[in-house]
Amino acid sequence: MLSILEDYRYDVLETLFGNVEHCIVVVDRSGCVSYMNDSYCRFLDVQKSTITGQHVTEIIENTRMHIVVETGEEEMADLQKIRGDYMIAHRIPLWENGEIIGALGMVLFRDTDEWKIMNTHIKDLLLELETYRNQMQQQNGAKYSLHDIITSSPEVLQLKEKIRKTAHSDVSVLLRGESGTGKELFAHSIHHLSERSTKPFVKVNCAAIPEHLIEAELFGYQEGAFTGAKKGGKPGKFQLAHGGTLFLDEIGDMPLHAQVKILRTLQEGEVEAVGAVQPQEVDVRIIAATNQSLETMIKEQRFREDLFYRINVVQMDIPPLRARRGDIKVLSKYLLQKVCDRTGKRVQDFSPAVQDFFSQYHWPGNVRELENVIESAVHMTDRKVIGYEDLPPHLQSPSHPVRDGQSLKMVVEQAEKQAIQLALEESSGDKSIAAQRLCIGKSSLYEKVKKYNL
Ligand SMILES: Nc1ncnc2c1ncn2[C@@H]1O[C@H](COP(=O)(O)OP(=O)(O)OP(=O)(O)O)[C@@H](O)[C@H]1O
Repeated sequence: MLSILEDYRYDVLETLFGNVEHCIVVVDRSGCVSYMNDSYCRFLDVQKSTITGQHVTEIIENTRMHIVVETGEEEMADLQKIRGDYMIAHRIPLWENGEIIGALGMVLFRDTDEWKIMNTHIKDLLLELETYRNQMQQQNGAKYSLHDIITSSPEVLQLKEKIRKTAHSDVSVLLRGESGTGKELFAHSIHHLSERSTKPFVKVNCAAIPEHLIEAELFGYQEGAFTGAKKGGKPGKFQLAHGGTLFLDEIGDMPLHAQVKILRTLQEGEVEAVGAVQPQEVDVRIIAATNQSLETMIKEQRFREDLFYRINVVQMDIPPLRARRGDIKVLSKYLLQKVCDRTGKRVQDFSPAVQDFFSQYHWPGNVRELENVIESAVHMTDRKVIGYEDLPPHLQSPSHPVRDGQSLKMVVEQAEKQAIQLALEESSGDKSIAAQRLCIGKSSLYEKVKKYNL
């Protein structure tokens, strides 16, 4: 009986859902499409004859059908983004004898007009929500929180724990790490978790302000304090951050005269605007960041030791990306999704050659560089999988800097593996063509494929 049902399952589904206006999809236990009705095929613009057996993620953008099969939990009236718009879908797991055998998905709109009206309504609501969110962010200035720090590295996980423990207190934090490692992200997260989270988060990039303007920028000025001063004066970053957090980025670039004044402000809780007669009370928490060795700068008398001790109460050293290679994989997946959401392009993965290159490359610009490389590749590619040739040209040159401690043998093997991966990719896996391209014999190629586990 069961096998008869098995044999007729497609026909049964077609009889039930074939003429229904709603979009219906059924997937099996492994998330592959067993059935999709004509309405859905028309909506997605796919050929009904070609989709059966394909994984549902290949067919439906942002689907969660394969996840419902895993979790066994139904998802009712869930928002799903398709081609830049939102639709609402039910996803229901299908059970047989206590075991999940698949899932049924149903899109809830009857005709395009109704859907358009609903979609516009939802978009309006989301836009409104986004506006409120932005207003909140503008008011307090901090965009990121702890869950935005993506990592699998034990060192960074420890730092996240340290943030949880220290954020609520008012201690100063010094964030150290190379450019692009995420210092600003950390500063935002500390502010978010602190008691000051509803108050302003104000950032000052000390390297970007001309030396003669730094005092006016930090402490503000009174009307008529100097030629060109604005009518009514201007509050400084300290005044703007009152009650909240002041993030001093690139503090190593702060001129000495401003360092003296910052220290005095922190010790006395008062700030003196340029040209002012009376000091003003300020209450700020300091988070500073640097990629320079402040200890060396102290020895060279370019940084004040007393200020160093004042800002260095809790220190967090964020390791460079090359020292936490496990993060490259998680971060690249996360950043690919982030870039796709931002650009509306649908790219799903990286080819093995790209993954291999990412894991070997030394990433001097750290996570920022990784994000830029992915963004550029997403724009360049015409496929769903980013290939080596989609990477920016400077990364495709054979002269990638060799990492410290690599022997000549390791470098040669790495280059050999990459060349083979590339040839295999370009020949769509055809080993005879790949061997020809590489000017080696087929058996030699087989040996190397085995050696490098390709
Ligand atoms: N662990 C992470 N998870 C997610 N995104 C990250 C992570 N680390 C860094 N980023 C992203 O990388 C980019 C650079 O990070 P950020 O600006 O915080 O670095 P930085 O150390 O402050 O750099 P700089 O010293 O040049 O100012 C940002 O877009 C940030 O969101």
